[in-house]
Amino acid sequence: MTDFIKPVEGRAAVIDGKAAAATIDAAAKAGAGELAAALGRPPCLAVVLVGEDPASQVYVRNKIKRTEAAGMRSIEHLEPADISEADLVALVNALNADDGVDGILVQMPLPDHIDSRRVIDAIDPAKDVDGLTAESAGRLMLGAPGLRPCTPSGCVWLARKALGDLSGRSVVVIGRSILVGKPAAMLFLEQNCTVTMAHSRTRDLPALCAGADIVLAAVGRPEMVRGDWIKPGALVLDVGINRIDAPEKGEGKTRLIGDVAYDEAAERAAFITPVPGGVGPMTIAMLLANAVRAAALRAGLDEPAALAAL
Ligand SMILES: Nc1nc(=O)c2c([nH]1)NC[C@@H]1CN(c3ccc(C(=O)N[C@@H](CCC(=O)O)C(=O)O)cc3)C=[N+]21
Repeated sequence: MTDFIKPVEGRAAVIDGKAAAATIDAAAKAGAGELAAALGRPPCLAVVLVGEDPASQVYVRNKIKRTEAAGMRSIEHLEPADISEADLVALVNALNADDGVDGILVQMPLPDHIDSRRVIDAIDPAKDVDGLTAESAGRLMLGAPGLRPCTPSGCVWLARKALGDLSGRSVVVIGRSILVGKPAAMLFLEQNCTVTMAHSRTRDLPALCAGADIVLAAVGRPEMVRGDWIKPGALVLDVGINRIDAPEKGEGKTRLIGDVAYDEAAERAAFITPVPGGVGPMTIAMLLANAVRAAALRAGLDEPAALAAL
């Protein structure tokens, strides 16, 4: 079950997020098959992308590929960067009203002239596969059932596989975004962890991390978390996806690095997620799982067994 955790001699074991995600994709596929039989159609995930940011286009393309590979229907709406807020909300409302759509994801960030909160909160909470609406966030806060944000769910899932029961573990979450930091803190709290939320105003972050069994970095600053911050034996979850120039690969080439100085941290941690190939692939896996869950819930059916067993 945990064959995606690869031991490395004298260093942290590497958590292979791509391999872990394949397990979840397979469960989503099994669930999607069950639902397709019950509903007479496969679950359907709609993605809305505004503008032509190349990195966003890559994520959306990956999502489409994995959605279809899991036996689901994928719908894309590619909208121009100058679309009005009203038109975008109208599109979301049309997807809400479409009974053939089970999940809606509006890719962030949106252009500056659009109030993203207004667009997100237009999404029917029953179709909120990103878990970003006020309704979903409130449900998470309350510990009530609901769709949970994908990246933090992926992190907690990996942490449970690496460490088992998380009760009493100390977690430092670095970053307080709506997409990752805040929901990650709530999800670890739900696992009975002792959670500290750190951010740009936190004093002496290295000392804070030194006591943490789990460090989750989600700030978007390349290699900000250094190896000597990490408690020996800790679990390091690197959510950062930073694209930097890589002239060594050739002119104009780039590569991805995380928010953690990987080689340093791997010297002390017991487990670490790499970038790429760590938390990123898990995000899409959890999105697929949420799309299947949303389809089941909307149809008044139980969560498919394959997903419940995850
Ligand atoms: N409403 C919304 N929900 C999101 O979940 C959301 C979003 N907006 N906006 C953008 C960020 C970013 N994000 C990623 C998902 C997967 C990878 C991923 O699979 N990365 C691969 C590498 C991909 C590559 O090579 O470019 C990896 O880390 O191995 C990365 C980034 C989801 N986001």
